[in-house]
Amino acid sequence: MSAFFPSSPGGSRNRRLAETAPRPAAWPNQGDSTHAMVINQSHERCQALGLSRIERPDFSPLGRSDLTVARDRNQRLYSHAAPVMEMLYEQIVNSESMVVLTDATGTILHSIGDDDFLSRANKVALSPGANWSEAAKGTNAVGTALVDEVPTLVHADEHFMHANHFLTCSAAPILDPRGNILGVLDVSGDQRSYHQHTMALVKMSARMIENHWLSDDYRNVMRLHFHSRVEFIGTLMEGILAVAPDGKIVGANRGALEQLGMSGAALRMHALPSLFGVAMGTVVDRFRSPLAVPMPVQLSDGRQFHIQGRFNSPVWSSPDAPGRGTESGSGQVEEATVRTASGAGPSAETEGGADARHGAMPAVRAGLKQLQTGDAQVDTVIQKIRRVLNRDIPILVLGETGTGKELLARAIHQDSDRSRQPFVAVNCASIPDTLIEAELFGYEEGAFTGARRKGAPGKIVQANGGTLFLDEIGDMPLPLQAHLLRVLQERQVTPLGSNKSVSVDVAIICATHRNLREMIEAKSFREDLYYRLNGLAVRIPSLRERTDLMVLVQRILDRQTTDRRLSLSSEVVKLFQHYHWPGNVRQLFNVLRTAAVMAAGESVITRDHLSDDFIEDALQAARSHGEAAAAPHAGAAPAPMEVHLQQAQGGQASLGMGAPMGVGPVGGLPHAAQPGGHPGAFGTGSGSPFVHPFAPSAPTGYGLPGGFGTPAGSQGPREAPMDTGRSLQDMEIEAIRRAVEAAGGNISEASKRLGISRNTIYRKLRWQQGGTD
Ligand SMILES: Nc1ncnc2c1ncn2[C@@H]1O[C@H](COP(=O)(O)OP(=O)(O)OP(=O)(O)O)[C@@H](O)[C@H]1O
Repeated sequence: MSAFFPSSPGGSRNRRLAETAPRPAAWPNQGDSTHAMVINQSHERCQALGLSRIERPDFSPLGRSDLTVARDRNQRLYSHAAPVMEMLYEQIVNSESMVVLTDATGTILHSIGDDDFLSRANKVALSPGANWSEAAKGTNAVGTALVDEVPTLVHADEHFMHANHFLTCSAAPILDPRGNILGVLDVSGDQRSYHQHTMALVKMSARMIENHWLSDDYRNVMRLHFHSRVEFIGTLMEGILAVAPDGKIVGANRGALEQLGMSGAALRMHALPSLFGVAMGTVVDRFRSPLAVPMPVQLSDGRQFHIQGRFNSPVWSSPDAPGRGTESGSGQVEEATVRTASGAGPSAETEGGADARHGAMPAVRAGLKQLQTGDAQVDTVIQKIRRVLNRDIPILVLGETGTGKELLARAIHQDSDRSRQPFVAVNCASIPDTLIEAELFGYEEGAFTGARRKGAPGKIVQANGGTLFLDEIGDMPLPLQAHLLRVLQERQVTPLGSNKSVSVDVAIICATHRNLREMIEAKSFREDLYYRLNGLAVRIPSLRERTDLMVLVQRILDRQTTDRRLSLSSEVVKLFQHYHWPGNVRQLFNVLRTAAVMAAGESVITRDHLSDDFIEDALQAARSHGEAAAAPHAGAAPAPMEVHLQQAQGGQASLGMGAPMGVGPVGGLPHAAQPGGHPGAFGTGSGSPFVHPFAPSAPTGYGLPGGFGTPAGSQGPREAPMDTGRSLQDMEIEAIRRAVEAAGGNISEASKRLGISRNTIYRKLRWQQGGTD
């Protein structure tokens, strides 16, 4: 008996192996009794199935149309696997081998390999359409990995059938976040060119596919990336948990199960507090800022981990959106992985250009349509954007903080031809000046101290083929503006410390809350860059200008609970309508999210579910606008009033019962213009000018050359003086100051109340004090 199978109970069954030549020293898994056991058990199964070792390979692969059906059925798997397969192949090219992807039954869906090896493999039916389950081909890496559900190496004469002895195969099953097998990734090659690192490469690649799958499945919930060592977050070793809005763990990758030492089922019994001892709200608040550093947490058994939350800008679920886990197409994933020079590298964001090539199902997206909630100004913005979509015209999005500039940028990307390529967002305000350059343009290994040793490609290169969103462009330091302009003109990036340029093709969307024209006059923003970035400028109205407050409210509420439909009491409706919402939709979202949690089990949100400081502010706002409707005392039970909303696209809010509360029908007065609303004249028609005390520089807003939304270059009136005599920035800063004071100087508390990040507060206050941003 071969020493290779010490514990084999079936001595005669391994006779043939014993008869083979002695193993070379570099023989894989030499002396590994577990491996020997795996192979033995597989051979036993083959014997039990009555397979013959000298059986000719099954040359009856699926017919062309059956293969097409199998591929269609596994389109999503392929779309995630394709870029990873290409990257894996790049690692093994010219090594007489091939990369194989099978479905969960072992049927080969796709393969990439060296031509001459492919033709040898073809002779043993190692080609698309053939089934490599154990039952069909005896012991082999794919079939045995499917049975044992673990990565499996089958080398040379460990294959049951003689015909396959020339092969060395390393296969890893690909699992979905619930632990179901989706398929197998395999590298097969000539056994003489066996390399000990191949298995590790295959396992890592399978993990990459699993992680993409998980991020896609759970793109609308928060993902927690974690590891016991902080530096392992972001690597393939990290654990990833998908966490539902109520804190429940709904999915996990393999790294998570391994690190936590739990099964998927056990993990799904947990919520964030029971697992890591932290509340969902704490984690969400912390990781809203893209610069938030990982947070230390502890399991109940004392083991310590570091967690990092990632979530996409909330995407409104469309009535026609597919359910989670369906063949849903592209997801919005915040982080984009570096693509290889050939453009075929893995991208957490894309399902690969390959997807499009192979006729994937059209993706259902959360695009521009989802942002049309009945406000005429927003509709106009979206109509304008649609006209320039895919025309290579840079879009400049203006608007106060929290109005949804990034959400709009993502929607533009989703609706564009680039939607399957990365969307990469860079917030120029939240990255220290010294790092923006490296972050944007990338750097070579050793370009400067403190840089990651290996260098990094930079966000512009990461966005290649897709969309680069430069948020807070007004905060970009002047020297970098010149650098960016050069890149945009030449469409080439040269990483810091390198003398090689990389060609890039990116669609640019920029956003700012600043008045760029004023900045140009003050020589703090380059005019040439301004015109380069401003192909079309659009301004998203502040929440207090919008007529669709109640539609937004209901949409946000609908996302907070699944077991009941939440609505607002009439008293809360009034408070909301009179409030000035300095933090815009972000603040509304935060207020409602907290209220939904406070209203646990109830279906009407009353004043009792709102925080005291918000009520105070809102009442003050109502009083200062002479609103007699100052709410009754909190103790008095308010009459609940359902806010019924037309579900139709763009439907306006209508109140189901009770007196009008300032939410008018289409074309009616916007909420803020109702009695008791903010004073000011509003135009509700497309593009009508409006005057509003909070508008930055209405009607030409934000220094646009010709009124808001007017493309650059057209002549328009210069900015009209504001009727309050104060700039938007002054008012914004005053609101922030008040909030900081009210919070006793606690910036975190103030940021929560305002619904803006701590960074934004620091930045704005610094700016006010004459800092340099
Ligand atoms: N129309 C909308 N519908 C739903 N949610 C929205 C909408 N607009 C904004 N939000 C939500 O408000 C929050 C802020 O949005 P976003 O980050 O896009 O704003 P922003 O203008 O880019 O903010 P900042 O200027 O601070 O970067 C996000 O949680 C976003 O989902």
